[in-house]
Amino acid sequence: MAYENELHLAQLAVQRATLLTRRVYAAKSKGTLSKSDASPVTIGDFGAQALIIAAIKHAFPSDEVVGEEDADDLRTNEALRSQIWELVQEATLDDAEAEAVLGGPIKDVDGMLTALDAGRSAGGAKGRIWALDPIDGTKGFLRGGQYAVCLALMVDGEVVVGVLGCPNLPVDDKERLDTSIGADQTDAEGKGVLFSAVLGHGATSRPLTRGALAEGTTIKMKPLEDITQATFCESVEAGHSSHGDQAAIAGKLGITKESVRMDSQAKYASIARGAGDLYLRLPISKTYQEKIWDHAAGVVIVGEAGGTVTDAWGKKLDFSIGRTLSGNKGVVAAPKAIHPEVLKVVIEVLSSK
Ligand SMILES: Nc1ncnc2c1ncn2[C@@H]1O[C@H](COP(=O)(O)O)[C@@H](O)[C@H]1OP(=O)(O)O
Ligand SMILES: [Mg+2]
Ligand SMILES: [Mg+2]
Ligand SMILES: [Mg+2]
Repeated sequence: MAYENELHLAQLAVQRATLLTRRVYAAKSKGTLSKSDASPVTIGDFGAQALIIAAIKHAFPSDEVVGEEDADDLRTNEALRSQIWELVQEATLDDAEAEAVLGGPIKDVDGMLTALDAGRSAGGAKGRIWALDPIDGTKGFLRGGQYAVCLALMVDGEVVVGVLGCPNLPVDDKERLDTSIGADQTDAEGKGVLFSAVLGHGATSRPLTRGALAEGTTIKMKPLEDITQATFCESVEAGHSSHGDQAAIAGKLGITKESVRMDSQAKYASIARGAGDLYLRLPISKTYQEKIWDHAAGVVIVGEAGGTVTDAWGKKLDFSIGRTLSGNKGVVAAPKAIHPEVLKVVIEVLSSK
């Protein structure tokens, strides 16, 4: 299969990073800071980014990475830096072979800062570039909802590999859209799913483990004959997508079930495995540009599970422009057969505004 080594590296790197995020998740203090755009970032975000980029740079030294975070705050804040360094050192896979694929532990604090800062690529249409969101849905992470560790490889601007680690999704109860929030999520028992896809080669899911990869199974979107029976997913945060427009679209489609609100790319993962049918993300702001790391992995996973993902006007998401999807507005993800019907209504609702 194409990109077999890249896929394996990405799966193990994401799995190792979830050891760290889970540890932070269970801790009382998550070391939360506020970024310049007022969005939250935690010690988990920094630690996971450092671990994943170190692994990429070990295996593919000349690849670039577009990562959400950087080391600026750590360079000026010693307490924060040593707190994260401790976590990073503790996050090792139980399996020596798997750990060796990732290049083993990061050597020292400098190595951690260098890895974090290697996520500053400007992106673009040429060459091999990884898109990394070390914790997607930080607000979900903080409130005890869903979050995802997201990694994708783009080659010449096209997403060819996507991996999503979803520590709070149920392993077995595949049909259930898990939106529970709070205490029961901190019990990792029975939770934690690793999703992956390679362009042209299908999508799989497997339980997250602490060592070598578990065996994977193919995932497919749910066949949906009657659109009125659809379940649609949307963000928890009303500031991230328009709940009003999404409700109007669902109404026009004759959908009667209430929306399922979930943080992070766990929405893409959930519809890809047949828990839910549609993911609607209609823009709130005229100026917000979606980030490539918030979509790259999810889009290839849904595509390989039998879905179509476009923006709200039906354009393919263009990952080749830079760090943001500046050529697109919103996201509509649906099974291939019904995507045109959904898109028609999305455009009607947007055009009537
Ligand atoms: N105004 C906005 N519109 C759409 N997405 C946003 C907006 N502001 C932040 N985001 C991003 O939405 C993602 C989470 O989506 P969801 O709500 O579906 O879980 C986050 O990565 C978050 O970025 P950030 O990392 O800056 O918080
Ligand atoms: Mg994100
Ligand atoms: Mg993030
Ligand atoms: Mg963020």
